[in-house]
Amino acid sequence: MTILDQIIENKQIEVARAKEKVSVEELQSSVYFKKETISLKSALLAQNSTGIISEYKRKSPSKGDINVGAGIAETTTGYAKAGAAGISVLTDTVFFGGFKEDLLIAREHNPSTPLLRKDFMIDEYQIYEAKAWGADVILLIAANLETEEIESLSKKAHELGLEVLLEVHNKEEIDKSPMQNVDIVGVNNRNLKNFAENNVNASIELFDFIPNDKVKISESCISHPDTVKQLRAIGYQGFLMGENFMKTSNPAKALEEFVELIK
Ligand SMILES: O=P(O)(O)OC[C@@H](O)[C@@H](O)c1c[nH]c2ccccc12
Repeated sequence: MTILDQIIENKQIEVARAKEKVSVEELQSSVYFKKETISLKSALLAQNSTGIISEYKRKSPSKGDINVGAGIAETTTGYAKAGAAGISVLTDTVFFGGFKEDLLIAREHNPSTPLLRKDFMIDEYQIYEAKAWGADVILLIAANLETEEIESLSKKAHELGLEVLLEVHNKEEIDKSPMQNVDIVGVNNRNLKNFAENNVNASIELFDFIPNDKVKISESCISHPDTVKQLRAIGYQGFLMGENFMKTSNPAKALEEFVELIK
């Protein structure tokens, strides 16, 4: 069983429990449900955008503890101030140490920065949650979804006014994915099935296979300013980075310094 299989198995149990506790109607009564979302796509396309989507991640199955001390409010407001085009907040608890409260706190403190709910989406119920918790964008991971699921989940996200980031790791995943309701396509340089990582080759190889009407971003394993410059030269307009900032004692400051180096 791959790590991704274990995560999904656990997620199915979590979602079933969550549905018993909180109804969709209750989620729909959240204040955020009526609010307009903020476009990550526009933020990435804006002139002078850093393109960086910085992530708040306490731990991961591949790296163990990364940072259990950094505060969510302080880190995310610092990220926004340092020039993040968007902020990614993990809400998976068991494997990544995140909580729904992290997203709620990030939203409360960052009213004008696009927020991505980073989780393993398998059910439209989670899209209602994302909206109710203040997210602007959801992640769909092609590696763990069937074609029909990508189609229905992305459609539901758009219905609720959320943008969709579709994550792919190989050409087959691009080919099987209905792109109609996808706004951003991210190539994950890390293979979620075995956590193998080998620099950013996946991003380099897959760029041309992603439809050109999508905003293209590169995800994971980026730590050097030259890598961002190299990926920008290919045409990538976004860079999802977590560990490189979170592993430091002051992630926002680390982003601020990094931004200077990619100007
Ligand atoms: O910490 P990194 O290597 O910079 O990676 C960030 C982000 O891309 C990574 O956390 C990620 C990419 N896709 C995911 C899916 C689920 C959980 C996490 C992820």
